Amino acid sequence: MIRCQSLSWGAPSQPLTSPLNLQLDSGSLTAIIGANGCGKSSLLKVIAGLQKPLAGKVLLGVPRQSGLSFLPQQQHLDRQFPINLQELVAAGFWGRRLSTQLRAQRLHAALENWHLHGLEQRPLMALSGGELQRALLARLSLTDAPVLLLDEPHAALDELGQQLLWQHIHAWHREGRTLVVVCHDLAAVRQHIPSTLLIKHRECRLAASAELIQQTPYTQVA
Ligand SMILES: Nc1ncnc2c1ncn2[C@@H]1O[C@H](COP(=O)(O)OP(=O)(O)OP(=O)(O)O)[C@@H](O)[C@H]1O
Repeated sequence: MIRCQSLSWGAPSQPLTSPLNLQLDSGSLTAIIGANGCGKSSLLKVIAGLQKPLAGKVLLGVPRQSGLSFLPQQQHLDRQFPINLQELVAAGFWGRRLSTQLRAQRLHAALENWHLHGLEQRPLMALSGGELQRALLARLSLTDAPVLLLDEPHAALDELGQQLLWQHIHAWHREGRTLVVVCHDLAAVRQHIPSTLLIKHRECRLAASAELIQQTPYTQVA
């Protein structure tokens, strides 16, 4: 489903790691972990087609436009943009032909699933960090894309929000979607995500999460 062949990424002439060869099967759930600045988000952007690789290729088993959804870190979002929460979430329907009734039903369900009722008309700039994060996740949930790339989806979420997040990640996985999740919460990765790509000392290693993240303090691994 996602294959990286001799992939290099980073700033021009400054690849962040050795060339990466990686195959993530359809329906797999994989974390990417590593220290700040090692290249996790950039790798997701290269897979998403938002950033050009320096060398090598990414092959996807789905069309990039319709088959892949990317959850960016929320600091990349323009909070001054004059839309409200409901309009942000409904952007998950972009490019899809659905009846007005089905849209309304699915939007209602997404708002409910992410505990966003009552906030529909709130402008983006008036949302808390956790509310905005749940809205971005609700938008993602409306896309129905078979490949989901999530960049630090747990950021800004409180305990309840994190429970919701992991419930949804497991549900998407059970539906057969392919997920790649950048995450700094190594305990959660070990608990919830079966395999992990560790980027460390400019090398990448894919292994079972329980093998890579064995001991406390978990942060030693990265
Ligand atoms: N547009 C850019 N131009 C130049 N350098 C960049 C650009 N974007 C990212 N970088 C650099 O590339 C490196 C990797 O960045 P990236 O955002 O992928 O790291 P990360 O592993 O996701 O880090 P974090 O855990 O802090 O989110 C960093 O040193 C960063 O400063």
